[in-house]
Amino acid sequence: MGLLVDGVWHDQWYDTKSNSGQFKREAAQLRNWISKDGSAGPTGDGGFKAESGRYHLYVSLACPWAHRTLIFRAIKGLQQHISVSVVSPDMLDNGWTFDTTSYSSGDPLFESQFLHQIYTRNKPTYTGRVTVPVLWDKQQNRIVSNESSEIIRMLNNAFDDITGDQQDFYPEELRTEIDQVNEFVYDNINNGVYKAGFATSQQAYSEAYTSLFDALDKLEARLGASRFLVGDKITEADWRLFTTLIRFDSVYVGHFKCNKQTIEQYQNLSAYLRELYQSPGVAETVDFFHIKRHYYFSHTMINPTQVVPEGPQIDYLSEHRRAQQFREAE
Ligand SMILES: N[C@@H](CCC(=O)N[C@@H](CS)C(=O)NCC(=O)O)C(=O)O
Repeated sequence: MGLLVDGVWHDQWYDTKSNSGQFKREAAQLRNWISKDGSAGPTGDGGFKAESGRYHLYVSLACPWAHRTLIFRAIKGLQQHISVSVVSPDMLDNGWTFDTTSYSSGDPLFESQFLHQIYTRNKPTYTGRVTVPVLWDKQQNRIVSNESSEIIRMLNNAFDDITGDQQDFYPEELRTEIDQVNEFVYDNINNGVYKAGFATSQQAYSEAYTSLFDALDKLEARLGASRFLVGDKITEADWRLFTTLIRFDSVYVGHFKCNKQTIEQYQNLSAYLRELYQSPGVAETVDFFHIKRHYYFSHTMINPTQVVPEGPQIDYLSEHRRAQQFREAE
């Protein structure tokens, strides 16, 4: 684990000391947008036109943020149009690596050893953390974006004329509500589990734990009244929650001490999680080996033995009856 300073790799853990033991996530820096015609998006430069075969995603199968982009690539039918490389789940002194002897698919574009070399290829003097996902433009040889929330918005519609897929997970009329749910889920749940797990003071941990489980209780109630987070159709908000929920019982309960209760113990959340998992194309994006291996093996300050747990054994393919439940309620 480390970061680049003026293009030079430094191996260092997150600084929580200056924040009373709290983990603060750094904002992503590379924020350009792919668009249908190459016009500029809300931030960054223009010139990134949606084209088949032009873009490449660097992901970790363990990472919940990168996982969002893989889900959108799958559900929007983009597999043949956007290529992917998977980093090793073992993120140690050199950060994310392309070590093919350690479960990485390698870097077919440049044969790089480390992900930080992709960042310095984009900008030789880059300063900042080296995170996944990274969306790379093979034509201009530069990074489009390293912000997952924006990458999924691009994948949601920029390639629609190429794929013919018109599903919209961020429909105009629901945007305000989706944005509100996203903010709540991000602060308390997506990032909340990290705030609990990376806290280095009892107080910082306890605060994160309390907000996390308060938020899960609220969503449990919400999902008793509504099939999905925003109405009766899946939206972006559901996929953003999904990537945390699917990791919860395997990693966050134990490794991050989010152990008030498991997702399996919530009636609605557990059934909802299954419905999302069983959506076409989604189960193939979930890799519990990479997920468990990454967290338990890489965070040596939390788990110095690097022993990876065998369990839990959960059948995410079992029946959930969400469709019937909400049809009956009509
Ligand atoms: N804002 C980013 C966050 C991505 C992120 O933090 N990824 C983690 C993996 S789960 C990472 O690469 N961490 C490496 C580091 O912080 O050094 C996004 O959502 O795309």
